[in-house]
Amino acid sequence: MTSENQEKVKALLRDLQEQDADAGSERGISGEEEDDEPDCGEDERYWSSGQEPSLVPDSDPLEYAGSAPVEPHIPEFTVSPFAVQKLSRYGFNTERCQAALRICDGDVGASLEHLLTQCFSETFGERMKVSEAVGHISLDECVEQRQEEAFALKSICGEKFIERIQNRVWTIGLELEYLTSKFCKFKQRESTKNAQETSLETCRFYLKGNCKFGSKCKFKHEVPPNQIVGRAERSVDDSHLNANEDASFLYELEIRFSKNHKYPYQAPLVAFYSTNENLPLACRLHISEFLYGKALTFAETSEPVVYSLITLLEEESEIVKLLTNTHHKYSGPPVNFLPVLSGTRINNPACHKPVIPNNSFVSNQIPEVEKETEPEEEADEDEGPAPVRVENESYVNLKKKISKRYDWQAKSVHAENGKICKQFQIKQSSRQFQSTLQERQSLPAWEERETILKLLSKHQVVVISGMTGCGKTTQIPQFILDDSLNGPPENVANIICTQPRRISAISVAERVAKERAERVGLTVGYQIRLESVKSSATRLLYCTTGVLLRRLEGDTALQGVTHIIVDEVHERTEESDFLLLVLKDIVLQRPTLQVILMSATLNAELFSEYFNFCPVITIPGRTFPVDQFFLEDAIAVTRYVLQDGSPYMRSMKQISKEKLKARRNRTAFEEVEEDLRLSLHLRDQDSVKDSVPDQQLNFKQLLTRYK
Ligand SMILES: Nc1ncnc2c1ncn2[C@@H]1O[C@H](COP(=O)(O)OP(=O)(O)OP(=O)(O)O)[C@@H](O)[C@H]1O
Repeated sequence: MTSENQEKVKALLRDLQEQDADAGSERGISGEEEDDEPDCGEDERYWSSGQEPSLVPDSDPLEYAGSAPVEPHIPEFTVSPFAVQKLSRYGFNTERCQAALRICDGDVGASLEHLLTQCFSETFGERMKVSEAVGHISLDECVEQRQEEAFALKSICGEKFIERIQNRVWTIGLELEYLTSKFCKFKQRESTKNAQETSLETCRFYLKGNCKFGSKCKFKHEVPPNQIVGRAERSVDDSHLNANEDASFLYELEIRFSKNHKYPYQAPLVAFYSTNENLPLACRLHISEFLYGKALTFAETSEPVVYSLITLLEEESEIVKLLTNTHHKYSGPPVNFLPVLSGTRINNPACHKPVIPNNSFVSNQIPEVEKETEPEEEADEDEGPAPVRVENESYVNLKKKISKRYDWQAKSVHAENGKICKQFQIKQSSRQFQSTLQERQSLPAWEERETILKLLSKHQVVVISGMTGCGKTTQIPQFILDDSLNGPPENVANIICTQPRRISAISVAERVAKERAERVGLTVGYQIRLESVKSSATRLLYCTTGVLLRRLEGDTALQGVTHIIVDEVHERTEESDFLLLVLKDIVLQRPTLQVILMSATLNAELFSEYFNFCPVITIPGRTFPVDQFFLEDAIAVTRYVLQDGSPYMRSMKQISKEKLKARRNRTAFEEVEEDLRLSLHLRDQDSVKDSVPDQQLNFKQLLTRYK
């Protein structure tokens, strides 16, 4: 945001505050204002937490928080309604938002991170812990990679991607039409209902939020209780504040990195933010949780987290499933939540900045500032009933939850497989598919299709060798996939085919997708570092060897994968050799995993030997009839004769040597024939000088003179 715009925003906020100060006493509720999070500045310091919201954009955040008090008296801490509303748009219950804001001293960003960490740790528990290996990665390396990714995202998403705080907060605007249409019907119904129910005495402009008459208005300035219900727990209609929201995004994906965060090796905090008031709060949190779970997996498998999350959010089928559950612990009021007494604001300067754990995993989720209040609460014990602390779920429960989650995932994969099989049956009869099929059938690999499938049904590891261009890379994975798609949905293959180079992974995926008459990213996708074009429907993934190795670090058994195809093994790169070493172990652990090694004819036996003399299939290359043409013949056809003294003439010495050599092997008849042939090309040559006697002329010259 430019400084000019900042000034405008500040002026607008001041105006709104003044209006609310006038109207506040009449309404009996605190004026609720809303503004977008500032684009720049150190975190959300624009969100003042004082009783009277005041703008302190230029002051030190610590200063405004009270470390160097401007006023000698620190007023009683009350949370800003803006901040509460902002947080509630992520799906959190207002009471929880208020409590978090008190704990974090009114800092919206820190409160959000606190709430998210608390919420996610209940579902993901141990998975949120940073592994030792990641802990040793240098921060500079992470920051560098993050900057590279930010740059890439900027070029992919354009203005939708905003780096709100450098290396700390990224937001990506989303156009999720399916969500808007799903929840706008509800909105229309509700607004019609509300219109009917609105008493005539209630000021319509007040309900819209822009009554110019304020306290002098002759209509009632009260929100009817029936209008509050079902409006995402908001105490006042603030649609007037959303006047410009049509222009901005209704949905945002927010990515937050804590200080010293090890992204891309560690999953960032992920939040789904929406200004669509009809989208239930619980759904927002379910979406955030789902995305965070995926982020954990992507970070483990070194997939580009942010890009993959954007792709996931655009997948209607994935997200719609989450909308059925309209209950979430954190979108509801806290049960036995620790009462945060007014005046428990911590005035210790050292504690003013909320301590957000670096590891994103906190066992009991009480930040240090909150822990320090414990003695105070203990002291109060005698005076009232002791608050019951909500314990986190046991590890056993957590495990049960995770296994349920896997069951759910397995079910969704099964459902997806059914869809893919059906689509494949339909697609097979399409003209485009049929025309490419003919082309594919002309490749030598096609002739070995049955043999390959038969061998794969009997052996876990197979080596396939063939000349370049015979169709190994493009056809063999398709043979396996097509064969499985013709069977039951539970047997649909999930193939990973490694490529030694990024460019080949992309181009082969694009080619195969084209052959299957679909766009890349559906059944066929690719993944390279920082770029992934795939979806939940992807069953054939071309990736670089490095990407697979990275995945193996977190997923040693390659769960869900049925076939690993290692292409161009004969190149013997360090990565592919290492992959073979790892695969040799995995095939023992996972007898259902099939490994196919593809190589040029070179060294095929060597790989077979390495995998206990597994079978080798050799695909013959294509042969074409060859005609030989020599340069001399081509020159003769053109009838071009070199001029005497041309720099392109072969030296006489060389000619005579060659001639002598050739003549030694020729018969007299051949010599005459040769001379006659050459003489035909001398037609256009200059005539032989008359002054030269016949004795000095050779046969050709004599022919020229007397022809
Ligand atoms: N991107 C592409 N565009 C057009 N045709 C392609 C493309 N990729 C492959 N082909 C066609 O498909 C045929 C098979 O290619 P494929 O890459 O499967 O062969 P290969 O045996 O794996 O060769 P190599 O070992 O060199 O990778 C090629 O002969 C070529 O005609």
